[in-house]
Amino acid sequence: MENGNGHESEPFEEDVSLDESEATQAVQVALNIRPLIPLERVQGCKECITVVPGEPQVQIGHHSFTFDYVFGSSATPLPAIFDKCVKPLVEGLFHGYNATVLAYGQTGSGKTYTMGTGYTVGGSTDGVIPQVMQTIFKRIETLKHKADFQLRVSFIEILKEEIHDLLDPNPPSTEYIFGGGLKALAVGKPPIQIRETTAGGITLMGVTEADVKSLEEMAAYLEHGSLCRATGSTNMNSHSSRSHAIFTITLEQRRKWDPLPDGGNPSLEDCNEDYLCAKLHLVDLAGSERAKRTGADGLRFKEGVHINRGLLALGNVISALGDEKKRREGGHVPYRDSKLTRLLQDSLGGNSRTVMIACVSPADVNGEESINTLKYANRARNIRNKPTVNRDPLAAEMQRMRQQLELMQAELLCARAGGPSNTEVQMLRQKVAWLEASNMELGRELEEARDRIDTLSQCALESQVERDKLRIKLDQLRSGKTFEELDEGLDVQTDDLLKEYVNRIQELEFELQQLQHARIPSDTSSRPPSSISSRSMGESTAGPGFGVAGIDGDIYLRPGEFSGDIDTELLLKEFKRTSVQEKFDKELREIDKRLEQKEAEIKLFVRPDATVLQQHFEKKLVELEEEKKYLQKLKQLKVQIAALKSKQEVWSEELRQQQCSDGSDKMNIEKVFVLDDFKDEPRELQIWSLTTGLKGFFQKQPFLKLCLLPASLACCCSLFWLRLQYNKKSRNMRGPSGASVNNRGARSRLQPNDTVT
Ligand SMILES: Nc1ncnc2c1ncn2[C@@H]1O[C@H](COP(=O)(O)OP(=O)(O)OP(=O)(O)O)[C@@H](O)[C@H]1O
Repeated sequence: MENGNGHESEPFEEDVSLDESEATQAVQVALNIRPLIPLERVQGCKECITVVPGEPQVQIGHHSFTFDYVFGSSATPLPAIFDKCVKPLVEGLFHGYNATVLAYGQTGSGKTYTMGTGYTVGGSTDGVIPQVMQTIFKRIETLKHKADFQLRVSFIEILKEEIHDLLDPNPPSTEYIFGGGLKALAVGKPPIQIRETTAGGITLMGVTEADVKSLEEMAAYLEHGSLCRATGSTNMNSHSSRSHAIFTITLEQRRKWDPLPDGGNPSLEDCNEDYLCAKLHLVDLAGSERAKRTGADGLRFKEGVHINRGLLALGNVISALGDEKKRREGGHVPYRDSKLTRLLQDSLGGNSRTVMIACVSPADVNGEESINTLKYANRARNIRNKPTVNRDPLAAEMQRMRQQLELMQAELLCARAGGPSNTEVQMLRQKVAWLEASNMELGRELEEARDRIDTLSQCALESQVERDKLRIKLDQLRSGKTFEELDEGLDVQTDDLLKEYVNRIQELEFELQQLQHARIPSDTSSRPPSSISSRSMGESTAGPGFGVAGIDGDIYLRPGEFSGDIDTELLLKEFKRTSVQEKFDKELREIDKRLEQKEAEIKLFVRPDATVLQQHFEKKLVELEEEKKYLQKLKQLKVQIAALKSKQEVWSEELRQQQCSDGSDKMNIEKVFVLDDFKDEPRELQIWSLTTGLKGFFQKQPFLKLCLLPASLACCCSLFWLRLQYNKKSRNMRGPSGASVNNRGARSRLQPNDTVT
């Protein structure tokens, strides 16, 4: 089905455009401006209503009115009135919403024409009602596989405050009365009465509701009622309606349920809306008229008075409903002032969706009447209705009972199974879900804690190994080993050994804890509370006999404390276990003690270690400086020694030649005393320097020592020999007085025949 947005929705499905959550919905007002009719043209009437282009707004004189829609004249063509204004209401009908289309206006303004109330079979179908009928049947045709539809129509008129059933197959006979008009002669059937249902709805008691199966049937009823409607000729309309006519279409629909594949029934949720009933009121009001213009007199005049009275009552209701202040204050709405307003109670301010079509003549002669109509219609825009879905009360009750039945069946099943009720099951399920979530969270936290413990244990183990390595180093240093030896000694095997050692300690501690835990129950069962522990006092009460004091200060039973019902065997076992534990404890205490000592020693060692190293390296530095000096000295000496060696060889050769040639002492002596090249130093110092330098050098350079030692020895020997020769020469050169001469003097005084041996 097509909604206002051009979208078709299925019946029983929620229609967004007709959302029940919308608390209120204003009465929609459409203005229909018919064209000038031939009579008006003949009279030379001019159009006095101007439509504002593109706006649902009209101007007449200096008055301006805005509506929801404007049709006719230069505005939207009239045929669009159905699609724009009425079709959404027909759609709502299939969703259970009541609707009302109300045509209001001056006599001869085109109400009947617009509504199509004067429909005749085969005639024009441009009116609203014929289009409604066509639309309904088209829609039913497309939906008949989903629901069963039932249509009923009723057609009444309110003539001079009397309700006439236009579809009554046995209408009351009428007789012409003097003065004009027809008088109804009631035969049998009681008059139609307006009743209000418990739900606040308005119904007509005794009205004919004709079931219709087809469009033709409905059209026939419409035609029949139209023909029965009271009409008359006035100066303004040759075929003027003298009554308010209401054509009502009632649509009932019951959803068809396809059998489920498993043969089961549809769920309760699906059955929520299996029945809907809605009514569409199509109202063609009698036109307001002025007797002066209509020329009505007699019966027509009386009709006109009633018509105007009814319309006045309607105007009052509209005014009351349109006044927001009165509405909020819950002010009185004079529905009961006329049958028309009473019948339209649902349509105006009720649960219906209502569209008012205000019909006006554009002729300037009708300007004043048109302004009144526009004012009237404009007030109706302020009316707010509360559309609601109409469900059959019986069906709703059945629905409620069906739900209750299902609930009770479920509870019965639970009761038979001995289980809790549905509510309890729900609560338990929620609790289980919460507990499961909580359990998962705790499990995750436990895993994280375990990981942390593993990491910390590993760190503790490595720390202990490191500490023990240091202790071992300390022991070895104390035993006289060097740092290099320590580094070589602590290999991987030592690490493993240390790890085993630490692990063993941990195992012992664990066993100790287990023994302590295992001991507590027997202790508490066999001892009075006052004698359980003296741990806090930190004292041991070991004594003779069976009485044993634990290393942690726990006191155990003594023989004198045995109670008569305590098994001796148990006590012996206890004693044995305690002894073992004591042994472990002692072992542990010794280990701890040793560890503490080692730690203290490490602290003592580690602190001065930097000072020792500093001293060590300073000493090394001094030694290296000395070595540097020795090496520089040695370099000089090497040069000198090389020079001496070469000279020595020359001199030796010369001396040998002199010895051979008898006497060349003078020359030899001169050559010998060339040794005075290092004459500036005292002889002892020269020798000391030489020997010390060589000694130091060769100490540092053992390889060179091997190479240069023979040369050095040879050099020293040469020097020594030269020295002896020099002394000998000196003694020979000394006079009888024994006075010594210096080297230079001696050289000058040497005789050529002197020899040096
Ligand atoms: N849209 C229109 N186009 C052409 N002619 C129209 C149109 N509307 C109305 N008319 C003509 O105007 C005349 C009066 O119309 P109609 O009978 O529908 O008026 P009315 O409001 O019902 O009058 P009343 O209240 O007296 O019954 C008719 O002859 C009708 O054919």
